Amino acid sequence: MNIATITLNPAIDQTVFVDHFQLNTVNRARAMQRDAGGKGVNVASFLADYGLSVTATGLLGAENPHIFERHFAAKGITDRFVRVPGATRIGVKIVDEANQQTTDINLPGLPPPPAALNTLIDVIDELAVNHEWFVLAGKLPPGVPIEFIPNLVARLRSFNCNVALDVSGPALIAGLQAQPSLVKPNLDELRQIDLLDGEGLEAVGNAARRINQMGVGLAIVSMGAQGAIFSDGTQLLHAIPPSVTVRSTVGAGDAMVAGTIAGLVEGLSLTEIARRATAFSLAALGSIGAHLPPRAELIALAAKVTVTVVDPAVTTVTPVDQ
Ligand SMILES: Nc1ncnc2c1ncn2[C@@H]1O[C@H](COP(=O)(O)OP(=O)(O)OP(=O)(O)O)[C@@H](O)[C@H]1O
Ligand SMILES: O=P(O)(O)OC[C@@]1(O)O[C@H](CO)[C@@H](O)[C@@H]1O
Repeated sequence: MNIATITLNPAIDQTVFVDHFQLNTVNRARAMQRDAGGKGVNVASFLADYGLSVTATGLLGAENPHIFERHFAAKGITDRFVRVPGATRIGVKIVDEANQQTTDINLPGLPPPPAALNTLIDVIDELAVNHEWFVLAGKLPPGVPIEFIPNLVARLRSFNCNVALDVSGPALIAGLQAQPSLVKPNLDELRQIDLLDGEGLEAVGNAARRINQMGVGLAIVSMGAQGAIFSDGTQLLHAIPPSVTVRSTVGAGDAMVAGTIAGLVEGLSLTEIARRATAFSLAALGSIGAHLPPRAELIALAAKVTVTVVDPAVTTVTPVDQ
């Protein structure tokens, strides 16, 4: 099973460690670290650490690709990124471990030349021949129209590829119309697109079901420390994480997408997928940069996840194809 991730707007994550970080004052940082990042790059990293065969593509600035190239080589990820003029953006991540708070400052990124997008489509078409899963994740770069997302999802679906879509705002609204196999919005992202009516698990469950009814096989709504809802149109489950010490929340959602795909590829039940995906997220919370611990540790984390049925009533059945 080959998996490809598409990151149109990767980022070099510059994590600055500032205990007791405060606005409007001088903060003294303890240390700084840079990691190759961006949502699809992170998903690729988690999947590769898990032992799966992964190709990463997207658009990468030709001026500073080395941190990515080293990262891909170290993890055994096949690099099919299209190089574009300029430097890949930095994402500033202020990690306050004393208060267990993470503050993200994401820059807009590079506007790609139109020819680069055409080259990227060619690369993706080529990968579609022998990659069963595609993950399309993260913000669009400036100048790339929203329609790029639904068009790409529809193209990959027409090649019978499974598509996991993790985007937000208008790109998510448009992308849902193309019926990806899997989406993973968080609560804010659901609110932004008016899919969340009210508070509480029932409202989240209803939103997830509505996404299934749009033709999306698996809807996951992540809710930070409250865990995540997994809905496949038949079952509606709540995966509740244990209480853990958080180093950084960066990439927790990406890890959930990776863990879900790992579970789907292995043919696990939805309950076990929910456990596995949450275990990946818990591992991500304990690490700076997208890295997984050995499998035994992941299995131990998965055993600490509680999965409950939110509502057993069946409304729509939309099979998750693999
Ligand atoms: N403080 C926490 N304690 C326990 N588990 C957490 C915590 N924060 C996140 N998680 C786990 O990680 C999963 C994904 O987190 P979250 O909902 O924050 O994703 P996200 O908003 O997509 O994150 P990001 O965009 O930063 O990757 C949650 O569903 C939960 O299982
Ligand atoms: O600006 P986007 O594409 O929405 O998010 C980018 C980003 O915050 O997402 C990853 C964490 O999920 C980071 O590695 C990266 O900096």
